[in-house]
Order: sequence, then C-alpha cells, then structure tokens
Amino acid sequence: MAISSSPSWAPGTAIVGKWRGNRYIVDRLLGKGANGIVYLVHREGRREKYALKIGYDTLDLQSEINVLTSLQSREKSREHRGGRAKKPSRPAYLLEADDDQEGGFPFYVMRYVQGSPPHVFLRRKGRSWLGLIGLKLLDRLCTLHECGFVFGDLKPENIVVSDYGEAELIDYGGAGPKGRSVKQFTEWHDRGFWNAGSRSADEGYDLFAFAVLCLRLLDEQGLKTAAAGLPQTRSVDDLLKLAVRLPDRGLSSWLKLALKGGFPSSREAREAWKTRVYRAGREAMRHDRVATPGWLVGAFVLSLLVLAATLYWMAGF
Ligand SMILES: Nc1ncnc2c1ncn2[C@@H]1O[C@H](COP(=O)(O)OP(=O)(O)OP(=O)(O)O)[C@@H](O)[C@H]1O
Repeated sequence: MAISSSPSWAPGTAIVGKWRGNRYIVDRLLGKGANGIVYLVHREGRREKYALKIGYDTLDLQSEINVLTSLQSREKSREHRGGRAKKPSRPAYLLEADDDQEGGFPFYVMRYVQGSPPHVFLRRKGRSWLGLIGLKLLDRLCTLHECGFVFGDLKPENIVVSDYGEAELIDYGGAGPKGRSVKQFTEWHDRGFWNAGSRSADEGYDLFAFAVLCLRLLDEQGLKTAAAGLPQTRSVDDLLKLAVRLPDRGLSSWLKLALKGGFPSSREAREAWKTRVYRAGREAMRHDRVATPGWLVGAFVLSLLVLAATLYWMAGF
C-alpha cells in the first residue's frame, strides 16, 4: 500500500496499534524524509522515549523493518551468549511494528538516538574525536555486514553522535541485502559517482562511502571542488589527492586503502582503523591534555622573575 498523504500528529496525540494494541503518545516531530515521518514518542504510562516512523510506502517500511529485525536478533543472541540475557546493554533496535488503528498507516517503533550529526559534533568537540566516532561507526557497519546487509546511503544526515562520541546509524531505508544493487545513495558518497566501482551492495561500497564521509568532515571544500569536475573525468584519484593532503598519516593511508577497495572486509578495516587512527589519535589527545602550553610556561617564568626582583628590592631596604 502506498500512502500519498501521511498524517501529521500533534504533541499529545495517541497512536494506537491496530494489531498489538499498544498506545504511543507523540512528544514531538523528529524529522521528515523521503520515506516517512519520524516522531519522538513514549509508551503510555512509561517514561522511555522511542522514535516512531510512519512510512509512505508499506514495502519500503517493511524492508527497513527486516534489517532492524536482523540486527535485533543478532544483538539478542550476542547478549545471551555473553550471559547478559536479563539486562540488555542498549535499547532495542526495533520495539515493534504495527498499523495505526485510526488511519491504517503502517509504522514501526525503534530506539531513539539522541545527539547531533557528526559535523556539528566535531565542530563543537574538535577533529581529534573523529578516531572514536569512526571506530563506533565501523562497529555498526561490521554488525550490519555480518547480518548480510549493506547500509548503502552512508552520509552525515544518517548518523547521530551522542555527547560521549557514541555514533549510531539512523535511517536504514537505503540498506539492502549484499549482492543486490544499492537502492538509495547520495552523489558524493557513491562509488559510482566517482567512477570508482559498481553500485553493487558489498562491504567495500560502505567503506568507500565512509572514507568520503571522513574527507567531507575534514575537507568539505576540497570535496566540493573535486565533485564539481566533469562526470566522465571524475575519478577516485581526485579523492586520493584529498586524502594525501591530510596531516594525519595514519588516517591518510587508511582512507587511501578504503577508496581503492583494498580492505578484504569491514572487520579488517575496523581493526586497521583501531590501530592506525583511533589509538594514534588517543595518544595525541592525551599529549594535548598533559602538555603545558608555551604561553603558560612563559608567564610562569616571568612571574618568578618579578617575584625575585621584588624580593631583591625589598631586601635592599
Ligand atoms: N532513531 C532515531 N532517533 C532519533 N531521530 C531519528 C531517528 N530516526 C530518524 N530520526 C530523525 O528523523 C529524520 C527523518 O528520518 P529518516 O531519515 O529515517 O527518514 P527518511 O524518510 O528515510 O529520510 P531520507 O529522505 O533521508 O531517506 C532524520 O533525519 C532524523 O532527524
């Protein structure tokens, strides 16, 4: 069923599931996209917040639900194996799916991810946080790949970073099974746009998009200029040049490999990121934290000299 006009729900509205009977109260609108509208909600009588997505198209929504169901069951079995069956470490990927009792609109309820997009986060906290954010994102991609899916449309708008640097993927509308064609992509992040490979859903496709994401976060102007080139001359070399320009050698070499499709799997890419980018960045952060700025050392020496001169002068009396 395709929905031409979806309902606009005001805060306080109760959405009642037709089949399962659960009631969700709308707190506010979170956002609108090509595939649906997302609201912040809570279950009636409970405090936990969730994101509820109402879709424009039942089939599109169902494919997102399939991905979230796989992630959910994988997380469950992982926690079960780890002996944490009683208390899940994170809220569920997917709480439930149902149709709205009133209008029959399909919806699903997922974990609410609170935070800001990565470019906003990095502007506030500093670029050295890219190592941690990247590691968390690669964790999410590895999990998704191990479930047999590829994310597809990896871009800043589909990432939320919490205040502690936990990065989460939102919007699984572009995700699909490995081996098929990528169904939803965004020009700059798309391997095909750069004539750097096919649009078939493989792990390397997401790693390529991830590498472009890093370039975009660190050198958006450079990426914009490169993307303005003629479609027939545009190539991965344009991106490699941007990667070479980065001052962080470890990051630069990681990006080059990802852009060239050199990682055999996302798991290996993640391990390489951890040693070459994340750990190296952590060392730099630690150093920044303990190193005393030069001006402070100068001011301290000056105050010692003033003190010595004062004592000398007083001793003369
Ligand atoms: N789980 C979530 N937690 C918090 N906010 C969310 C969540 N899911 C979606 N949002 C917000 O709702 C907006 C729209 O959701 P979403 O991106 O899933 O819709 P879409 O129709 O698939 O969008 P697009 O046109 O980008 O494909 C997002 O940009 C984000 O701001």
